[in-house]
Amino acid sequence: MEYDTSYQQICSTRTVQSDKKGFFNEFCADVRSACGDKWLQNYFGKLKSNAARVLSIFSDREVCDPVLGVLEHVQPVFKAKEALFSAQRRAQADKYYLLACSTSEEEERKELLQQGLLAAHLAVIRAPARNVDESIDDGLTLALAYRSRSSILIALGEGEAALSDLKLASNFGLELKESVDYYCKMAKAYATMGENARSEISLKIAEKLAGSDTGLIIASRKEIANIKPKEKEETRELLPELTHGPNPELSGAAQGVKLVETKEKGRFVVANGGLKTGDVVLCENPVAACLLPNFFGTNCHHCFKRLRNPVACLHCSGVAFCSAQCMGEASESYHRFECEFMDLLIGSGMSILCFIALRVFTQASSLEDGLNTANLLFEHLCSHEDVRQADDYLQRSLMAGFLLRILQKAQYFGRRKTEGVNPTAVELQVATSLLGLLQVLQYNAHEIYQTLVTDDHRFEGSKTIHVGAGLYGTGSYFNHECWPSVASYFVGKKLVLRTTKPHRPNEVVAVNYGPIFTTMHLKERQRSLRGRYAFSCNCMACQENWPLLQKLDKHVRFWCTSANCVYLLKFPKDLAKDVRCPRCRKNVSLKESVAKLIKIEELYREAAQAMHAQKTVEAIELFKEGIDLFYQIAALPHKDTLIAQHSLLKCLADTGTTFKK
Ligand SMILES: C[S@@+](CC[C@H](N)C(=O)[O-])C[C@H]1O[C@@H](n2cnc3c(N)ncnc32)[C@H](O)[C@@H]1O
Repeated sequence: MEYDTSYQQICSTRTVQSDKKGFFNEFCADVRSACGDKWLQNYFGKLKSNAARVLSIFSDREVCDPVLGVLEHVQPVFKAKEALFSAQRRAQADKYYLLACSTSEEEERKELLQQGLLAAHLAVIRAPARNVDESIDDGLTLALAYRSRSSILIALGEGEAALSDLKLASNFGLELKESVDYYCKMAKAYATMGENARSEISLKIAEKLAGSDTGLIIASRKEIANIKPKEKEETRELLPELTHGPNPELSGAAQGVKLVETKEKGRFVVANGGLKTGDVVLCENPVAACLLPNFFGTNCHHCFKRLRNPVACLHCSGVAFCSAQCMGEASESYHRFECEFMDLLIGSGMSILCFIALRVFTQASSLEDGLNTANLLFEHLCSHEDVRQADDYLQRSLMAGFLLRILQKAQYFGRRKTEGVNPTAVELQVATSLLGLLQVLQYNAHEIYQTLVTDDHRFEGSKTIHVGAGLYGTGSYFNHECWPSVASYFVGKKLVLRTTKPHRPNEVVAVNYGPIFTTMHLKERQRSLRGRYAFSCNCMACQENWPLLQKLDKHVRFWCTSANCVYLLKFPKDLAKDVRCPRCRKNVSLKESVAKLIKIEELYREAAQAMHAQKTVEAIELFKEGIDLFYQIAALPHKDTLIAQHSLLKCLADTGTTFKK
């Protein structure tokens, strides 16, 4: 296989350092100029193992000075809490809330509440944990921020979120359980949820606590009488079941697929028995997944859900969570190590893949567990050591060294005997495994996306938004084709693969790595796949050089209808006459095939109408039927079927994670 090595090098570099800015680039350049070409090519480039490479950067005199010099300076850099700022935002939120309560204009009220809510979010995010800064609010800034936000949420009719904030206010130190105001708030929150019995019980408790001081109770009863419960937003997200149940050998995959291996294509997934269009072949949790830093302010750091009422990390203001549960899970696991280094990691300009490599360790239940997972991944997933250049190895080794230093400083290895950079034996093992992960991730990670839906229509104007990336154990075994045979979408962080065509036994079940034949010419696709994934694609679209979608006419190729013949015939000039098949030399009639094609086109039309009417499930069923029928009589490329398959992907993704702005 011929390689454009400089293009491959550019592609490879991007998988370590995604941002041109950031100090990691400079660090690499400094080390590179210190070590010189000769050492790099004749010594470092010839090292045979990752262990030897990481040992070299820490100990060989040609590089160790600049390496140790930079890593020595690694210090926590993160967005810290600020009680005063939080208290000021809370005061602002309270002001907006009071203004909203005093206006009779509905639009103005809503606008004021929204402004108040934004201020309250900031108050929550920036507030330190209880008693961290006792000079402000007696150390109760966080609890007070949650309490203020709960009032606004009640006024906006968001009872469930308000109850959660009230609970947090109490957890973080406010003595609410004896307070009349607390039970009145709860009563109102329940009322917005249509839970009248609970609302009444809360009022009764408030009455008991209030004794003869009934002012607040009377006002609350009045307010509650005017509350119209909000309709519960139905969740559209659907976790699909694996067709015919789980595969005992491939975790997360369905029975209907198996793993095979060839010399040219490595290991890849094929259909075991036959598969129908729409079958669920994979539904898998990531081994590790990370949110892109651009989404830290809008999505939950833990489950990636769009944030509505963020819950803050108790120590930093750099990330947010959708719930106390997500915050708790992250803080007990990876975030306790990453928290104080988040801005340093972002500032380094490193790619999302490097975040994932670090996460494999920070989320592990123990150091041994992290090492086991990382080593298993390196052993089992492809890393193309054959095409890697000395420069690439150096850059990745330096990144592994930097990530190791973060772990050292975050006390991942407990309290170290020295503050120095020089790694201990076990730390060297971790750096070695990190280097392995950085190689594996380059070829195996998946971008995680959500679908942005407009207020007007679920499909028209919808967009795919990449919010993060993840590494999937079984998902990594799917090979590429320039027109994939499955739709990939996400339910939260779960990767779901569903077929967009029927598969015969042993037919490849292929995903698409980016270059797609409908929008990219053959040469460009081949260059991109060689550069980014180190292989030459030989899929049908490449072999037959299928034209771009916009160049495709109504052309269709029918299968010869005589038994066991696999030859593709053009649309007949005269339907009344038989056609002679050059392969089996039989005269065959294509009348029935043409009649089926008319039926298929009708099914596609009905499916498109269902999409227009936003009836996703109905559209999916119609596309499935039409596409299955198409593959019985004809083969791609066929413009309407390509459009139908793309539309089916959009419908399936609509059952995954979607969000509105
Ligand atoms: C995500 S891995 C897929 C699993 C891989 N085949 C293995 O053995 O581990 C990506 C790598 O698979 C290989 N690959 C993927 N699609 C291919 C194809 N259509 N033909 C040849 N090799 C392919 C390339 O080496 C690519 O870098």
